[in-house]
Amino acid sequence: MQRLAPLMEEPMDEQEQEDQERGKRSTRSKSWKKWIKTQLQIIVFPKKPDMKLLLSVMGCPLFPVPPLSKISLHQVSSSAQYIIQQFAAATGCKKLAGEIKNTFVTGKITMSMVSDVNSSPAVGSSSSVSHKGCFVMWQMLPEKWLIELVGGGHKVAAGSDGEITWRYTPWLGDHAAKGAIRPLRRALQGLDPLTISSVFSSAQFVGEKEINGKDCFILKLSTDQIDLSRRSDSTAEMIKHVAFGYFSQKSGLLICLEDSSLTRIQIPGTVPTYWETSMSSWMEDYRAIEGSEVVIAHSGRTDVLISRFGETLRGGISVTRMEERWTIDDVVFDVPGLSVDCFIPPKEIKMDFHQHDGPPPIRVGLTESAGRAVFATRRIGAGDLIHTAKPVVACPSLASLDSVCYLCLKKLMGSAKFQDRGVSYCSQECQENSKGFYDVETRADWSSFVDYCRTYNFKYPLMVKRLCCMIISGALPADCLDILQPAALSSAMISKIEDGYGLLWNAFRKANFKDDDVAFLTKQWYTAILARIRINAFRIDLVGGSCGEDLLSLAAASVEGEGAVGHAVYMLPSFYNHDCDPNAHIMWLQNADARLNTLRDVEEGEELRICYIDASMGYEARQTILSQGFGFICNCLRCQSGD
Ligand SMILES: C[S@@+](CC[C@H](N)C(=O)[O-])C[C@H]1O[C@@H](n2cnc3c(N)ncnc32)[C@H](O)[C@@H]1O
Repeated sequence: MQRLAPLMEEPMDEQEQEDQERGKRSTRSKSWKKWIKTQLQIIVFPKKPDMKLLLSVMGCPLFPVPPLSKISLHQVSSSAQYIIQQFAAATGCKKLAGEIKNTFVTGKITMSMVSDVNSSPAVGSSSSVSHKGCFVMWQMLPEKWLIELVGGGHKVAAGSDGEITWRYTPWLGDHAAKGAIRPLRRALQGLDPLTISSVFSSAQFVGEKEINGKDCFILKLSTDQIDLSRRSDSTAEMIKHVAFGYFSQKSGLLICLEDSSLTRIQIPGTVPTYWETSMSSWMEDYRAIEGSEVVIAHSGRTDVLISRFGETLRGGISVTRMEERWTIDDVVFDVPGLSVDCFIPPKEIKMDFHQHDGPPPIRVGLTESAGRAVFATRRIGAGDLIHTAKPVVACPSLASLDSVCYLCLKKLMGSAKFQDRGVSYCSQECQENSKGFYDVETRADWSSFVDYCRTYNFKYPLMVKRLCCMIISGALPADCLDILQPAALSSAMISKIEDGYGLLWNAFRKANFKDDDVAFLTKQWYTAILARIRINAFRIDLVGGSCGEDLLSLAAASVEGEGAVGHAVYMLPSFYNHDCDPNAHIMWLQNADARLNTLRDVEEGEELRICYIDASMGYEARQTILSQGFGFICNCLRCQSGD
């Protein structure tokens, strides 16, 4: 898949080659490559687990509402338009309207998690380690834009061609944003006065407030109900997303920008949790861009507060705080050669967008006799892709350790290997994304634990070991699999499981991990995780898309399947029930990323089911495996008919 030329880290040889192959895009990449080289030589890129969270939340967020397609900076028929007129005059952006075609911006950032969540954001806060980074941004007005941002050794990107807004993170890949085409929040942070004017001229004037000693007018914007529902799906409902702009009464400038969203997450059969994300930015150092009269904020600070609450959170409200400081280095108008081609989204996103035009056509609901299930929300044609899924955790089998990527389980074809402390990866990206948990893993001696897995031919304890390392590294929360259905375990199984727990616990203890880091690892937690993995893990056979096979793991089978490169647990695919005559199918082409396809036409409202076992087996054999291995009596039509 063709992605944006990513923001690079040294060495660059391979990327440079790619850029050359990309022809047009190479000029663009080279200009900022040079900039990064000269400006950021001081930045080292240690990979920190919290950096993923920082970049996911603060890297490229979108503003809650789209800009007006056409604005007149001369029209004054509301208080908001009056305030925006003052702002346009103060920034000198009226002169830009209709005059400039594009803008190029470079800047630097410093991001950090804030340890004291109660300190006042306006005053500043005590933060943990800071991560430095930089970004480049292109805009072609009004709604084409592109940003590439690197920090802590990770790069993220986002863009919009006016039709699709998309985002790229190394951990989620490329994906399209839901809802209306919205501007990048960064542009609103005092950086792009035209977009600020366009967005806020439809706002509501809601009063006045003093911000940092300056009297300000407050303008409010809210995402409308239609867009909120377009940004929701069957499990995550966006309840509100509002923004406030604080414009100085004296200078006319935008001093502070706040936005806050509330999302309700509920998997059928569980109680809901709520996530509230509030971002506040303070703009500083307003001055004219070099060689122009247009005034922009050249630096500022953004504070983010994420609160999670609901009945499932035993410990009450969980709060995470992070902050970013940014500076703008360069703003250039009308960069020659910047064409609309530069804003074309990655090919796969474009294809998916035109094929499906929105979120996957499924919802998770309750059935009468098989718990939760996945239902089609519209008619889906035979053979169509329903959705793809990335694993929550994937782990190679012991037999495949030398032949597949240690992270994504892609087969290693000899040459393309990236090696790190005894394991191999298919790409530098996989190596980088594994660093967090692998740093944890390599601190301990796993020989006894691995011997135990080998002796009993167990594969799931290896997944739990990886999960533990991911949790300790901060990549996953300890309750990440809690919503999945657990298997009922016999007492004989529990005693075997406890042997494994003892060995795992000892490995961490001997490696002197801090008590706090491994506090989650109780015998109860370990047993509960294995009970969930047992029902929900998929055995991964990379068959290059041979759709005829039944690829769902024999999740409960104790014997390693021949040809399996490893096992993985997913979120959405775990809600698919089994059918001995399924209408859907899960498969893996090259790595642990799963693809769910229909096997025949599926009508709106129909339950989508996959086959957990080899459907060619006879009735008795199927019943035995399903009841002994998976613990249920199959209620599918084929079984009911005795076939
Ligand atoms: C991977 S989970 C599927 C999602 C599950 N229904 C839930 O609520 O999380 C597998 C479990 O779903 C139920 N199930 C799946 N297919 C079934 C079927 N054909 N008949 C009865 N129960 C089924 C069983 O309880 C099984 O252990």
